[in-house]
Amino acid sequence: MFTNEYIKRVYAQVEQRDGDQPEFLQAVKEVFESLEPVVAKHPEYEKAGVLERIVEPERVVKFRVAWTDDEGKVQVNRGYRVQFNSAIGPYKGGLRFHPTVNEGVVKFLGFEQILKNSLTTLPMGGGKGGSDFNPKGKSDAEVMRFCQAFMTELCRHIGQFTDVPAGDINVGGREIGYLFGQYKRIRDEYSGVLTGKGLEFGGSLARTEATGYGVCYYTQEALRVLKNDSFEGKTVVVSGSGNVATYAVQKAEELGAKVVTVSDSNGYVYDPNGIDVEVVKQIKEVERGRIKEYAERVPSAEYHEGCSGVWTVPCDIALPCATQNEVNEESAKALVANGCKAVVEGANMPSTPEAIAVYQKNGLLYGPAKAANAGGVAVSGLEMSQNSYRLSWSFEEVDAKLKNIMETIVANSLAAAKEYGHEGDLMLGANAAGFVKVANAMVAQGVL
Ligand SMILES: NC(=O)C1=CN([C@@H]2O[C@H](COP(=O)(O)OP(=O)(O)OC[C@H]3O[C@@H](n4cnc5c(N)ncnc54)[C@H](O)[C@@H]3O)[C@@H](O)[C@H]2O)C=CC1
Ligand SMILES: O=C(O)CCC(=O)C(=O)O
Repeated sequence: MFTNEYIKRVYAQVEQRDGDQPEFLQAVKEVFESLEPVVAKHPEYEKAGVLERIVEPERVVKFRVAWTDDEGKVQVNRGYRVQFNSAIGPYKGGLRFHPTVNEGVVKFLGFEQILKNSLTTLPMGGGKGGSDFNPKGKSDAEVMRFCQAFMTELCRHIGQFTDVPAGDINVGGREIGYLFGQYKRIRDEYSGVLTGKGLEFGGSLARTEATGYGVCYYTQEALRVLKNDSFEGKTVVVSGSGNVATYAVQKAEELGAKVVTVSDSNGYVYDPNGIDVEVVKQIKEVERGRIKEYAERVPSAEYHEGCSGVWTVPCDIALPCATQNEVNEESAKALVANGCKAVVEGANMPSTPEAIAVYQKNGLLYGPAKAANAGGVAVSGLEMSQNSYRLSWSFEEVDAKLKNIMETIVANSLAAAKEYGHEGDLMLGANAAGFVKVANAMVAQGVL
């Protein structure tokens, strides 16, 4: 698996300590595989114990979240915040509310976030948090009481200069509003402690669109540089129908592609005429409904049970934008068999290692999550800047900065890939480029 002795030794230690956290092990293994040539070229990283330290969060906070439901019954959930690495800036990363959230999931997301945030070129460390709370079927008042209870504990661990959370799965504008309100009430402080805020209270224009748009800016640039190609005239499959998926559909269509699928955890919609993004927004953002309803409203569309069917639809480009490990080996083979030439990840770690091996073996353009979906946290970083300046930039200004950041990520990834002897490898390049900046900062700051 690994040839470098230092990497082998540290990975064995991670396996021994965190063997019960499969998603975290998966994320660490993928990064370590890319780091072989980097560590070989930089013996100072071993001397400073950088790998041992980077896989160990600086702090993990785990807490009880007790709240009362609409029937007056007491409910108890678990809350988490992993403050993973602050070498290049305050901890930064989203909060996820989903029944599958546990310490290992939050740690995988936090670990990815360290390198992703480094790639943005902005000064942000890595963190992530969340809860096993399931907002599905909960009333608005229940969601508010949950968010208030969650923030009542979290507020003592975060701050604009220490740790700045944002949204992730099931944490959007509504939840960030409730969380921000409770932070302000308890701490009596009006600061940029969260990003993804409403535009009336310190949010940035284009943060809602940023991750999905960023995925498309990244794809467009990688296609241009590596394949002399673009979105124009391409058939695209997208999974998910949440924040990332919706704005990836919108931008891909603006760039001349036809997007033919969206999905949720129950099934997927196939629309040969091209997904009507306004219908998706109405169902998911306004009505908080199921994607099945799309096919009830748009006559050209078909609904199919089972979300993995998305990967059997013929396409040129696939954008997985739902959740981790949603593309397995079988799905990857189906994509290849049906003519797919590029997979670019909107979700965090949506491809299993076996799926990635299929992309690589078949010469697909593969854009890894930590690079391709970095647009969300990049605009969060721009929201922090605007909050500090006490001003707001226009949509066009933020969008232009986002596009520039995504193009820079492609360029920096390709430069690192070349430097470490793997020309054209966007995955190795992203891991190497993201890591080196953090590792150098860790070496410079001493053993912490
Ligand atoms: N919101 C953001 O700014 C960023 C989000 N991400 C990642 O993007 C992914 C999606 O996040 P958001 O769009 O923010 O969440 P969201 O809560 O807005 O949407 C999630 C979507 O995925 C669907 N979904 C969940 N499990 C699924 C499954 N097993 N199969 C198919 N669909 C499923 C849900 O139905 C929903 O449509 C996650 O992996 C998240 O970590 C990454 C970078 C930034
Ligand atoms: O905007 C942020 O701070 C975090 C976004 C996020 O959670 C992610 O990049 O996965």
